[in-house]
Amino acid sequence: MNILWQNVYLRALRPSNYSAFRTFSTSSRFNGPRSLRMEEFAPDVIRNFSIIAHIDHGKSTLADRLLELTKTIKKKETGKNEQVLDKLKVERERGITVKAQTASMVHSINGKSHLLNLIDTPGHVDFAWEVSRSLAACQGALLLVDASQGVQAQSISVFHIAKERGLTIIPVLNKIDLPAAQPELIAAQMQSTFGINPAEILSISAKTGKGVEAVLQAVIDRIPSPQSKSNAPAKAFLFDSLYDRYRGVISLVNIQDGILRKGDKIASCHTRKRYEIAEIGIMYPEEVPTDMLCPGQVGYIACNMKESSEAHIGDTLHRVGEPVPPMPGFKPSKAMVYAGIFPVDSSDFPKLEESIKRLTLTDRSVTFQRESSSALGQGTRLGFLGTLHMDVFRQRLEDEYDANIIITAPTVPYKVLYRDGTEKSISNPTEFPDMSDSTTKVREIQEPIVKASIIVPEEYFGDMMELCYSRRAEELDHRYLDTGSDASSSRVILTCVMPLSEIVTDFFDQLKSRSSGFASFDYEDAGYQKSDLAKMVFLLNGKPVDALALIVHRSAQDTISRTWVKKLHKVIPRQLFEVPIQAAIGKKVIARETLSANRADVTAGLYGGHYERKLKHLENQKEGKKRLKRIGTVDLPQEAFFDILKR
Ligand SMILES: Nc1nc2c(ncn2[C@@H]2O[C@H](COP(=O)(O)OP(=O)(O)OP(=O)(O)O)[C@@H](O)[C@H]2O)c(=O)[nH]1
Repeated sequence: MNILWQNVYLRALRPSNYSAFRTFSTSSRFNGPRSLRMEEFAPDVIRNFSIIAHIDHGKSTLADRLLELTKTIKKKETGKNEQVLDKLKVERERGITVKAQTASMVHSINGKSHLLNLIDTPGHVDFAWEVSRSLAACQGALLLVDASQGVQAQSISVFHIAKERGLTIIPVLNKIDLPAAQPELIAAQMQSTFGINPAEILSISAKTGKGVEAVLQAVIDRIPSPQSKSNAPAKAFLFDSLYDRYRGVISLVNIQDGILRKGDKIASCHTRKRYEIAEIGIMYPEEVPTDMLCPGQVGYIACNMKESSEAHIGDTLHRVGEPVPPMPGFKPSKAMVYAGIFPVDSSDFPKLEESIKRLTLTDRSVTFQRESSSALGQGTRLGFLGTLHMDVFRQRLEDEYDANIIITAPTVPYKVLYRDGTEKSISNPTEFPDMSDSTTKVREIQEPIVKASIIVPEEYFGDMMELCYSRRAEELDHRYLDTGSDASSSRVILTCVMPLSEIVTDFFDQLKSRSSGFASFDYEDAGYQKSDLAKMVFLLNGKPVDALALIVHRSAQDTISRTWVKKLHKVIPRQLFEVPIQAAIGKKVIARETLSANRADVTAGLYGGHYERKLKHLENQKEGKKRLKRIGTVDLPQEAFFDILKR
């Protein structure tokens, strides 16, 4: 077995990649290992770059074309759009990039070989953290804009992340093959939005390959090479990590200075732990071991790290005995949305917990802790970057680990400020204090807010304003992005401040449906603000169901309570007794529905005469119902939870 295939084989055994591998291996598009002498690539022939864009503007397609042009992978045989860097099954199914991938390629121009290190980035608003992490290892970025859709919300946010990092930006207009492409108009838009000189914009079709050669040329001509020194002590920047069941944690690094070789003893500036490099290599695009990594290069290191927490994103690694000052760290990811995950069958909890632990090893931005619910038993509470992230994680659990789970309604992290000056962050509605209690020690509750921007054709502007107002938006402002000939071609950028909790429900769906799919949306953290919130609990037959508790804004409590009790009424099967379904805030019930009893026909089979006998049976049944009602708890089947909690 050659080394590459041995690697691929090991990856195949890795549960987190198992299903991904199955789709992966059928393509057999890798050209196999080339023997690369890393020392031949001095910093001046290295380019570290990223592709940044709004979701679906074609990053992964362009990445594939670049890998094909440089013969890193074989050209695809059929017309099928099969992306190499989008490896996870969920990414293939949904057509989105979730996890940034790294790939190195070699390209010769005028007889000179260049080592190009590409870091593919996700485009969805939830994954901005992955984007800025990827950019930390780059000197330049290709800013890709769809020539038919134009500048969108994430085009702007990723542009700013790249600009702040001082990266050289190469503007690229993609999808010029589309009949709806408007290259001149979009180029003008890029000029007015980003201050980009239209003469610098490359026009390409990542799908057909048209113009892609010029992109490679521009990467080499315009992006500066890394300023790395070979004679300085070795210093590596850890920007991502993977997990391999056999080799442990694999760190992706960018060598800032010096050289690292297999067998070198290294230490982490962050944890101070020491390791020996067992394997070193580059992503080509699969892991290909090399003898060393030289200054400016990007690759991986396997050094027997057991726990993923040891590979601290933003850490600096150095050779033992040659300490270096650590590079400026990296802002840790912040969970924006929390949800409880429970097994459908409570005896599956140990298996579920193990699966979640494994999955979090490949997705470092998920936070995790145990939680238990009287309705759903033992489970976990997880923190995600956003609701799409949560959805993707759930799908990966189901696809890759066969997990059968119930996920609770998402909640954002609230802050409780106490009279004694202390504060607490809560991410679980069950921990929410009862504000109606007069002895409360709570001074105020604060909720997270975000600065949102929406880009939309002018004709939908009114609908968007309405949507924002209905979600408690404040500080609404707008400006024109460009002025087209009619309301469908001139676009407006609308900005506002709104509570994060308002966008974790069905905001995206509403945004898309009210704008016929034309609106794009982005948001950034804007801190916390005081808010009038309350915990809403749902009672079935007088008993609260903890897993259904919600934190709501007082202004929406009536609508929410009515919708939810109706929803519950619809999905809870009728019992042998009457069941009140109530929504309450504190001790006050604010909405109620009654589920009528399912009257079993106890007189069936009693034909003719004997009226008293019939009556006796009915009386007995009434007694039985009373007992049941008194002692019985409502049997809420798992499917009912599914129905209630799916949005
Ligand atoms: N017609 C046309 N379609 C393209 C072109 N480039 C990409 N596409 C299509 O656009 C869709 C999105 O492309 P991707 O490469 O997956 O986009 P992405 O930016 O990687 O998307 P995310 O990873 O989700 O951010 C796919 O259906 C591609 O086939 C192009 O040049 N022309």
